[in-house]
Amino acid sequence: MAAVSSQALHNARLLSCPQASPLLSRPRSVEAQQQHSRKLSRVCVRATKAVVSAPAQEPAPLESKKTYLRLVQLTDDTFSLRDQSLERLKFEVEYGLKAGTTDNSYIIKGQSCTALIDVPDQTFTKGHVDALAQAISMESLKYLVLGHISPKRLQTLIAIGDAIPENALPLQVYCSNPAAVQLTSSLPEEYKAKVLSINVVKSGETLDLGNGHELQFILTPTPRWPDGMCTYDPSSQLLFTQKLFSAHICTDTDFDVGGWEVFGEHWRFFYECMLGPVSKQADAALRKLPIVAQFSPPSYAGKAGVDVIKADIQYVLSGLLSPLNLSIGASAVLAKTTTDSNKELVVSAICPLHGPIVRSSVTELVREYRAWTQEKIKQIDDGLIAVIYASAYGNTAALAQAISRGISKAGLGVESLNTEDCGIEEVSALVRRSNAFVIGSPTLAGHMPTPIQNALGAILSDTTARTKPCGVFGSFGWSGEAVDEMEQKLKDAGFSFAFPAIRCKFKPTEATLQTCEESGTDIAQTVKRAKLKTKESVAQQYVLASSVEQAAGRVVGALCVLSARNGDAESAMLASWVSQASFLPPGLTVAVAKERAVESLVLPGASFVLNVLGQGKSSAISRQLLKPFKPGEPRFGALETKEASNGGKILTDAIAWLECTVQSRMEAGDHWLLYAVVENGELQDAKSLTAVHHRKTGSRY
Ligand SMILES: Cc1cc2nc3c(=O)[nH]c(=O)nc-3n(C[C@H](O)[C@H](O)[C@H](O)COP(=O)(O)O)c2cc1C
Repeated sequence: MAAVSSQALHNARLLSCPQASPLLSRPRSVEAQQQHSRKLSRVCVRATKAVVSAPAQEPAPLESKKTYLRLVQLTDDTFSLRDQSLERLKFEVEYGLKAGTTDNSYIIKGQSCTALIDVPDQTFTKGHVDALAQAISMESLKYLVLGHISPKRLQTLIAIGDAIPENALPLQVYCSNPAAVQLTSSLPEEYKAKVLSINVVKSGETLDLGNGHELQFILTPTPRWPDGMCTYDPSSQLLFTQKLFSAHICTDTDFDVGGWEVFGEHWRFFYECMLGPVSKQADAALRKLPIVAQFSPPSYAGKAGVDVIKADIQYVLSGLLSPLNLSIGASAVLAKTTTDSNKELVVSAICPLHGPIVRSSVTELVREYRAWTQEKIKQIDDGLIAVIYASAYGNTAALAQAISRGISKAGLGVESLNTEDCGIEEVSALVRRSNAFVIGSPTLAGHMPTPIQNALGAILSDTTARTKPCGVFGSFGWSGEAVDEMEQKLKDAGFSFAFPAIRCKFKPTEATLQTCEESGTDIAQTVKRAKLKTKESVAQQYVLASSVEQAAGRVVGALCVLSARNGDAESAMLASWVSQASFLPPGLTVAVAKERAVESLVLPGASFVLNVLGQGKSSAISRQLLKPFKPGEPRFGALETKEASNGGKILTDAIAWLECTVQSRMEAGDHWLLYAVVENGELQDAKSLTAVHHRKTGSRY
């Protein structure tokens, strides 16, 4: 492998606009980057004026954050600084399980130098830099490896640079080209000149820290993180994977103790939100990471509760009894073999940007990642929807992510394209092979940024695209012209919209994300309907239902209305697959189709109200709940309701209501099966019997 050439990008002439987005063009070289910078500086000057006259400010963070920090020793000379927040940092869709988050960075001590891998979000800046200065001598900090950088992390990077004594500078940064472009266009001029020396790396290049730490870089770009880069240290066999294998969860343990039982749902949720919609790029990244676990992981098969912990203890002991003692690293001989063969990455632990350091579940997690990715790629056969966007600060990207999740929930394939990172040929090719598309843009200086203008131009000039359903969305600050422009141009060209335009002021709220998810599901259903048989053939299905299907249809549950609220997002659905499941505590199960809007409001830990409908009193309520709703439209219309203490709605005409908390959910084919504990309830009508929904076949409601 070749050593990295120390190409000093900071020599490039750069604009000095710390707030400017580096993302809205696609420089591939220093020359292209300079050109881009000149263009962007013009945008920046105009925008600065606009900002000054802006009537609205970006809202303050919405939730208080209980944060703390842990320093964890991984090997003799590798540590993790884990910034933790008990509360989620943002409303973005991937924080939906509300289990807090961690931002991990890693310290490797080499021969008379120290390298830091990744920097945390600005929420953690102060505590992080103080802790770093206590953990290492800042003079020794020579290298900063960035597997990912975003505007929200720049503040921490600047503070780290400020904490290094002047005589020890500049800090050598190793990152991908998109990360270098972002750094050079976003950091203040004097900072770049004095503090940083940026080295752009390619896959396979290495950085030798001494003491056996010869870091290998592997580029793993995706549309959401075009700068994605993993780093492998053969001497410790630690693989630093930035967003890959991450989960937003904050626990007392730093490792994946408890394995799949504890973290499985969180890994899966993060994957579904962030990598499922970019399955092709996720697949390409996984192929570059032929991970093999160093130790055989403990088997959790058939184990629960205390047995899982026992399996972990056994596993940890096996590590302790190895010649490596406390270190989870491995012998240099094995590492050499790995490097030489270049076939396998023998990994003692996966060190992600968020969530636990994965030690006992390496094999399982990698296997599941591969399986989920293949499943997502297969979904494309049933229909593909393109999600095309640009986003300077991540707000429009967060909307795109939520729309993608809605599409994925409905069982269709999604391909996301970040226009900052691709040419119009890629946009055209993707739209051509898609059944529908959505396009999203922020408003910058009164317009769509150039990459989106180009992408839209390519779509408008493709006459075959006009038959495809579409949707537009975008974040703005005060005037929001971009969404109007996209909508108008598509309308004028005769395109039809699968959902109303989504306009979001600055950061999305819970309700906006809910609207996005529902819009994603709506456009997927439009595609599915177009592919489906005619009404006659649906009717025929009833007639042709097999005896088995008819038999299954004879199973009935209570007819209920489930209502849930999460912040400013609320939804409801008619539920007939409801059954009592436990006496003590009183518990019940509800099956929720994966594509239901309410699905994202009933994740484990969430609460809901179950309204039990009465015989002879259910038809008006059922009619209201079964009508088609626009994304985000209130579900109850004119029905009389009152608010329950958990935020759900109680129907005045229900014969009983129950306040429930979701304990767990199980994947059951095309539904999620919720197990919920009843916390409170009331019988409103003692005389009526429970309504049930009789069906002709078990293959539909
Ligand atoms: C340089 C700059 C120019 C902007 N110009 C406008 C504008 O003309 N009109 C507007 O409504 N918002 C404007 N905004 C606000 C952005 O649209 C808003 O921050 C939005 O959330 C960005 O979305 P993104 O995170 O997807 O990039 C501007 C912001 C910046 C930084």
